[in-house]
Amino acid sequence: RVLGSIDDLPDDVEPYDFIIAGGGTAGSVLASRLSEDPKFNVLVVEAGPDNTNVLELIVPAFQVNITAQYFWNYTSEPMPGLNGRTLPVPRGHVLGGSSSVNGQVYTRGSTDDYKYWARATRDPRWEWDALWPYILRNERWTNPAGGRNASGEYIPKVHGHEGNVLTSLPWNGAFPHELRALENANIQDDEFPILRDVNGGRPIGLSRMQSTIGHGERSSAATAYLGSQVRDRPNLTILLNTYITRVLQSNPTTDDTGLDIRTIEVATRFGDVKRNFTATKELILSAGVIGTPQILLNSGIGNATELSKFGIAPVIDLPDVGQHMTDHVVSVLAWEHAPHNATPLPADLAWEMWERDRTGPLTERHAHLILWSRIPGDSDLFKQHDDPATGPNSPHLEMPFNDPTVSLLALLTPKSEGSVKLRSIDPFDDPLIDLNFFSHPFDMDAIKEGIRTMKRFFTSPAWDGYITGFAGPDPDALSDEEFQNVIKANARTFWHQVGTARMSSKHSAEGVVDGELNLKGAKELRIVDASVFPYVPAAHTQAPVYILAERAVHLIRDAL
Ligand SMILES: Cc1cc2nc3c(=O)[nH]c(=O)nc-3n(C[C@H](O)[C@H](O)[C@H](O)COP(=O)(O)OP(=O)(O)OC[C@H]3O[C@@H](n4cnc5c(N)ncnc54)[C@H](O)[C@@H]3O)c2cc1C
Repeated sequence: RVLGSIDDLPDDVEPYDFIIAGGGTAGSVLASRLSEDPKFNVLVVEAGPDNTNVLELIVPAFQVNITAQYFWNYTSEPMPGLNGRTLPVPRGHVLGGSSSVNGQVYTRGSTDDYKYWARATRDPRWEWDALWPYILRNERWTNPAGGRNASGEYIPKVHGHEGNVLTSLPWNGAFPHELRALENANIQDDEFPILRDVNGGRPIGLSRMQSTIGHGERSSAATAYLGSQVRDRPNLTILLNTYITRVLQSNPTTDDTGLDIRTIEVATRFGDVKRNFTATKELILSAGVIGTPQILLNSGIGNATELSKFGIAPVIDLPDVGQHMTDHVVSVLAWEHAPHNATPLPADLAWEMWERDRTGPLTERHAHLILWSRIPGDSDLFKQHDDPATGPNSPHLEMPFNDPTVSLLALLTPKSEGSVKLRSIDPFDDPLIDLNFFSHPFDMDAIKEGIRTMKRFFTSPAWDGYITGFAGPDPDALSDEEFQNVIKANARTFWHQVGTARMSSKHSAEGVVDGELNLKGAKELRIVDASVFPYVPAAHTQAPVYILAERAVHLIRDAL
């Protein structure tokens, strides 16, 4: 059942075996999977509203129209690396969390990204091969909207065909200017080969766009895991519009195995109706990369010295809470080009197509191709800096093929780290979010090399008669200072923050959770969301969250 308010929950609620704090991407997976077993009573608490019957959350292209009520509308701290600019930091504030509002790009990252998780935790069960069943379990590959034959554009065996989240290729093939990119990949096969499938573990080359879209609609964690049959389960309660302020000790500690933290304190948003719920088995924190550290810090779990300054009694001294946040910084480039041959369909016709049979341009959100690339190993960049890529299978750069007039270049392997800290002791106060872009010199130098890489891509004969020049910012035409100023003025986030409660090996003094996602110093409290990633993967981050959550379900079941 779905309850719109805490007032709808009777006082004599049955005890819950599992409580999931945050009904976002990971939280929806956990709620769905854990309530598959009717003997477990599951409560999921979500601050945002329901996702159903909201057109903007259903029509893929309407992502740009999603209104503020479905977002946490955070603003970052001013960043010296951006000449004092702040950036909006949106996160999903709705059932399904950020998967209900995101750009729907579906990429898993590289085998090396997961090898890095295994290294960080000293637990080989996080390696790509060991995760393979979980990688497939969340996905249900579908034909493109309208049923276009897309064979040859992907590798069927690397996809899940019986899972939950619907994925697909775009409803129509490449645009004329994108066909040139494919032709170019044949000419520059060494550096920019065609990548048959972005989700095969080595995402380097020119790939087709795969999206979490099925039958012309967005497939989010909420639609895929919390559909009507799951919502109707008598052993699942989904409590919406309810804000978690803190996690609390459930029992005084009687041994040295860790604090017994299974209780959440909740409130109506900005209201004073407060209640506590205690899980009999486990509490799982899935409030995301901002919400999770904020709840922990409000609860006295974090850097004890910092917390004491706010007058918050330290409960567990874990200095890494809220620290080591990594994200993909994006710079905006522009190429001069001849006009496109493709004329967009008029809006009313596009709507008619979508309404009639879920086809047409509204069934997709982005370009049809993405270029993933590595900065050459002999680049001067690596004479000055170690290579932060998680391994040779991880690209350093991503360039989605939107209109080349506004080309985005994302750095996938940043060295800069940001943080989430408390602003005040008021649990409703937005935390201080410091993305801290370009605080490490590698990132600016890597963007510079990345632009040179992209310039090489656009110099082949495949572009003759279309690309007529590079409009910059050009590191080879501007002074260092001029170049940096343009980048600092236009850089933005790719919305892929991770790492504020990162995983590490059980006995390491660093990190926030161990390889089984247990909060260090506590028992029966796990964290399952993007905050536990030790480093941002070379991917859009929702698929890694799904993989993490499916794996976590098994860790939780195995511990029973
Ligand atoms: C605008 C945008 C575009 C993106 N585009 C893409 C893309 O195209 N492809 C891709 O792969 N990734 C994309 N991402 C990133 C991806 O969606 C996220 O990394 C991923 O969904 C995070 O999952 P999560 O479970 O960690 O957190 P979330 O899905 O954000 O879930 C956290 C949940 O906890 C709830 N919550 C937080 N605090 C509290 C509290 N105190 N009390 C109660 N509930 C709380 C939130 O409301 C939310 O529902 C995008 C993200 C954004 C914001």
